[in-house]
Amino acid sequence: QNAMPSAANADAYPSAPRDPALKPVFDQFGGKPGLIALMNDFMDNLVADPVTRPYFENADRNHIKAELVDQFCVILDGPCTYTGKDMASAHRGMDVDRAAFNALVQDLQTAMNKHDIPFRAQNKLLAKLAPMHRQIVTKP
Ligand code: HEM
Repeated sequence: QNAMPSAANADAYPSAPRDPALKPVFDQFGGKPGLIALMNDFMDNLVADPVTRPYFENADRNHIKAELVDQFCVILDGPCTYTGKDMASAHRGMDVDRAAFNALVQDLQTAMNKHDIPFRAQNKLLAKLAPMHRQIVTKP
């Protein structure tokens, strides 16, 4: 019978490679510094994207980035607290449609790829963001 690798024998064989997928998702994003770096590129993408630019060009982008870092940190089970608005209040009256929502998700994926976030970790985040369209998309 084959012994399953455990944390204990991983310590006994420190040179054995650890499967990166076994790291907590928050760590796969590089922890809080990783999220801060990710959000900088995400916001650059949102401003460069003609579909999302109109929403963000006159917004307080530094504030949004800081809130996103805390929100994603919480979503990824990191040691943070999100004190921003709920998603319905934050996006009320903005007339976000499905195309804008999808464009934002793509801009996030582009940023995650640039930061070499493993796909399985990316998908865990995206799966938690996807249902938020119910609070955010208000324009048919
Ligand atoms: C899953 C998708 C989304 C998430 C998780 C998200 C998250 C957030 C968060 C955390 C904030 C800050 C709330 C606060 O200030 O307390 C925010 C604000 C904002 N979001 Fe989103 N958002 C999403 C989709 C979108 C989309 C699709 C658009 C437009 C294309 C958008 C445009 C904005 C804008 C313009 C603000 C700033 C509002 C203000 O200045 O008060 N968001 N969002």
